[in-house]
Amino acid sequence: MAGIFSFHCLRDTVKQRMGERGQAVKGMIGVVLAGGQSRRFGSPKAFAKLNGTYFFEIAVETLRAVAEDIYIVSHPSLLDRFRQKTAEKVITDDERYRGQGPLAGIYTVMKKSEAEWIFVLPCDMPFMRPETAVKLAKYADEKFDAVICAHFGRIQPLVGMYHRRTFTHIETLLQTKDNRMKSLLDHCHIRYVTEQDFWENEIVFCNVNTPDECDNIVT
Ligand SMILES: Nc1nc2c(ncn2[C@@H]2O[C@H](COP(=O)(O)OP(=O)(O)OP(=O)(O)O)[C@@H](O)[C@H]2O)c(=O)[nH]1
Ligand SMILES: [Mg+2]
Repeated sequence: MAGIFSFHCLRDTVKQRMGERGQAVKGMIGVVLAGGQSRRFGSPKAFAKLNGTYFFEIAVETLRAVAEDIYIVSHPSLLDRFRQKTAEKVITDDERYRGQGPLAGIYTVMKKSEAEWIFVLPCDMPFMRPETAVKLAKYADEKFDAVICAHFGRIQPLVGMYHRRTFTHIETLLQTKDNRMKSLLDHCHIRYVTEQDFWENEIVFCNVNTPDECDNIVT
């Protein structure tokens, strides 16, 4: 991993509603998941920087290409820090499920918003880019409960779109303390979007977990 970082059919209607260069898709909101503990990283990953840009800002800019509205979902301990650094909407995980991982973040935003689709991104994929979101958003399709990136054989549950009809099941999982994204995916009818659908540079999906994974990243 260190090496990599050292180098420097709603579907049709969605297509019609969205320019090739990317603009907000009607009924789609964006969520930056930033409520993790960053234990392996040692400091909050959202505030690590790549080339002077905070990681969380990279996710926000990516989502701006497709989302009508954006929420950063974090932890109460980081709220002030976020508010000093961004004018974006920052909320915290629903109290009932706080600490239960990314699923809690998705739940929180679905509860707050009536948007049909929730486009999720983690705050720790610093090579993510708007073009990827635009290409993925074109696969939003009412036939599916979720549309998830699965390039190069790696399913990325935190890079994808969840339809709001998944809300009830997410709530059930959280109530039973089953916090695994896999449990949600197992229950859903999913469109996995792969390199056969659109080609993307593998580095875009690299996520940072430890400081030594990213030589050129400032913490
Ligand atoms: N809103 C929210 N986001 C979370 C939660 N747990 C993890 N995330 C986010 O989900 C993404 C992937 O999480 P991890 O790689 O496990 O990150 P982490 O939990 O901060 O890191 P570790 O403590 O080292 O596991 C990151 O963007 C996290 O910020 C949570 O409970 N709530
Ligand atoms: Mg974690």
